[in-house]
Amino acid sequence: MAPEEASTATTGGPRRRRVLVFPIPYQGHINPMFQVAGLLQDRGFAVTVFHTHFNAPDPSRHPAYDFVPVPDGLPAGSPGTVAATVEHIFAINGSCEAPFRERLAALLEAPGGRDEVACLVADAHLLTLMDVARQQGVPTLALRTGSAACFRNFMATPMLCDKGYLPVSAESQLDAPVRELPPYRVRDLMAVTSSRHEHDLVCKLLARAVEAVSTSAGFILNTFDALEADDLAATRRDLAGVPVFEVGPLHKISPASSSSLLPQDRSCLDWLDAQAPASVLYISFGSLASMSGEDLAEAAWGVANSRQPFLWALRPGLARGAALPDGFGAETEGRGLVVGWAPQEEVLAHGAVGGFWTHGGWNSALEGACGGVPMLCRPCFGDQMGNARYVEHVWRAGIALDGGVLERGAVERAVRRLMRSEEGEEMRGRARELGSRAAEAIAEGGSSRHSVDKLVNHIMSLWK
Ligand SMILES: O=c1ccn([C@@H]2O[C@H](COP(=O)(O)OP(=O)(O)O[C@H]3O[C@H](CO)[C@@H](O)[C@H](O)[C@H]3O)[C@@H](O)[C@H]2O)c(=O)[nH]1
Repeated sequence: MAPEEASTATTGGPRRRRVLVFPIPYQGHINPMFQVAGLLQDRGFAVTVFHTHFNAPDPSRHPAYDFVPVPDGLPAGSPGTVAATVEHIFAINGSCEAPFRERLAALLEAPGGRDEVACLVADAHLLTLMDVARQQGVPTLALRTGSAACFRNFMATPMLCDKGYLPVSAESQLDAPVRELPPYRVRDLMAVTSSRHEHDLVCKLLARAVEAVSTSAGFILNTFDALEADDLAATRRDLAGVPVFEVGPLHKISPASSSSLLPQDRSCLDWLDAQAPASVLYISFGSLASMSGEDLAEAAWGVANSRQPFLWALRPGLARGAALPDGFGAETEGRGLVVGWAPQEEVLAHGAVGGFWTHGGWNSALEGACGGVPMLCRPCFGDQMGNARYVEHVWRAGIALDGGVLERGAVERAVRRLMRSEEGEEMRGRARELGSRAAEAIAEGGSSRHSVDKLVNHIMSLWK
């Protein structure tokens, strides 16, 4: 069946086709899920968003979708540590299982409900909820919001444990190369943790995500062929039988805007309008990462001492209550702006932004690359170390500031190198090249457009 073709029900009338989506409720996961929903809606699907109460999206910002809240019984506030985040993900799966089962059954049993529903697209961290959908006859597709390289790291983790790379028992192991997953070093792996307990939790999380993908009818990735050709080929080989759809960069290809959980301070765009081209360092550490008060002070003084204009999206809670150091505002007056939360995609696409200091979340890395902006990466946890490694060593479009405590002199030198050196200019050139490759991927006839067509055809084939 052609993707755009309306099907006809046995009653003779046109039958509406519907996809269900269920994001895991973190900003870096909600945005790509809404972008996938927007792509599918654009291709004729009605969309129902199942969501937790925790970090619930605002339905009034997406009037075209139906929303089904699923009680989760979880307290408000972000989990602060790796172990707490993983336990939070397990808790979401557990507490949403019964209410999701009930609400999905109600939707399927409503008049025409079962006829309409083609599939559930769920975050790959929601295995329990995907099982619930499959038990009710709804095929599932898994969305992974990280890179293809990161998912290879997920799949390889049991083998890396068998080979003795993990768990790490001595600091000296961290810089050893992982021969089976170049260019990673041990410190770049997902399951490098600070305790045996955390190691076991992370290994369980990764194994569940791999199971969610390998038992699904399809796998959606926010990446594009020219960016990760080898990792995508290896993922396809290792996942034999599960179709893989690389449809990114989603923030560029999807007609849907992202779904910001925090109010964005748009005044920073006016401030950027008044700055010289490629002069501003944009700083943001995403929605989940945290840093100590000491690191925040070192970061601030490093930026101040570099004398580079900057825009800092300093999320409330980033440094658990610690504020910018005294004297920082006076020292940087006239060349810096601090906001709580920025319209990041627009900021990174703004001509005044010449560099991006990021924690290396995958959305940020993609948004930086698409904006043609070189990056300074200070990874905190999870996939961020691997992303920083790729930015520096594979894309050669940035500098990784990883390992150890942050030190103001190192920050100052890295900012100067990124923003005002010949080497930084070369990184900017390579970032712009990546931006051009991304633009080709999403253009008519491009690899990601083609992947979207295949995804739509595949979902239509699941629609009975
Ligand atoms: O001031 C800001 C800061 C961020 N963002 C947006 O928030 C998202 C942040 O996503 P990301 O950069 O991926 O970071 P996290 O929020 O930390 O995302 C989590 O999810 C990602 C995708 O799975 C992982 O790569 C990260 O490691 C994980 O922490 C991006 O779309 C940004 O555009 C804003 O809109 N305004």
